[in-house]
Amino acid sequence: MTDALHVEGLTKRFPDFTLENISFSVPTGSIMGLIGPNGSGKTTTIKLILNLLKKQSGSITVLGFDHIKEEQIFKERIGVVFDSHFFVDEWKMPDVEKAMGMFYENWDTEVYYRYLEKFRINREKRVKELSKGMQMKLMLACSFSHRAELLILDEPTSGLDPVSRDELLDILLEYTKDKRHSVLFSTHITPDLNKIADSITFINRGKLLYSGEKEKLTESYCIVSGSSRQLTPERKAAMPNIKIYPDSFEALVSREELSGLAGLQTRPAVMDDIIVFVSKGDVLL
Ligand SMILES: Nc1ncnc2c1ncn2[C@@H]1O[C@H](COP(=O)(O)OP(=O)(O)OP(=O)(O)O)[C@@H](O)[C@H]1O
Repeated sequence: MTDALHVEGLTKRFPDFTLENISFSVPTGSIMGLIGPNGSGKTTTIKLILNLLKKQSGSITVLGFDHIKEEQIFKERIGVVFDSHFFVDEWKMPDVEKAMGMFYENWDTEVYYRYLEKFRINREKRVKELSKGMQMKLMLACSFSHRAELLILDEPTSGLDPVSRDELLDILLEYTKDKRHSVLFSTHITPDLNKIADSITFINRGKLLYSGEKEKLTESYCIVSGSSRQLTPERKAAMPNIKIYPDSFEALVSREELSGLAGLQTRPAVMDDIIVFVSKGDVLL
């Protein structure tokens, strides 16, 4: 089956930052989390996919369409949600409907109002009167109303309270349940990944550190800890992702390397461990 999104060797140079040779694929019917610390290149990657920025090199296909040559076609078939809305503040819900309906050939007014009802959005309200969570849902309602097959979301949950966040994640899970719809979403929030992501693409300082199944990432690593006395120079050299405290240390270690570290305490790594350790160390996984 065609991947919903395929990015190959993507490179973009800014004066002070380079996104370097990024490759990943979002399989159709799945949810991928795009993660990385502030300034790692997540938004740049999304803007390049959407052809809002010009890449230096690489290739991108969205739903099988070249993202530049066939931009019009793929944009009809995807939904985009940024962390702030793109509507006019004064618009009421029918104004949003009219504007979006003109933009998309596939637009279905009935579906739009059905989603407003489902999301409990009062059609008489103005965009500016909606809470951030409601504005997010309005953007999703618009995506669903033109039957988007792929959603690309840039930090959709960042300004939301826990209830709205949870609702949004449930909507995305429901959306991909039929295995025909796919999602790429960037986030800092690891519980969101744990809840809905099938796969992860992890970027740090413009470099790709990992792209693949979520479980494989966490299962491949563990946290090793011990006292300062146990941190011999050989052990220290074997553990590049390490945090040293006054009397102890903790390190992120791949399971394959564990055999050389007998006698130390170990526990399974969770997503937060991996993000924090690797972001500091910049060691390729
Ligand atoms: N138009 C631009 N011109 C020059 N530099 C830019 C431009 N857009 C982004 N950058 C730089 O690219 C780097 C990556 O930024 P980007 O917004 O992609 O990171 P991010 O991972 O989305 O961060 P955050 O999590 O904080 O949103 C930053 O150093 C930023 O200053």
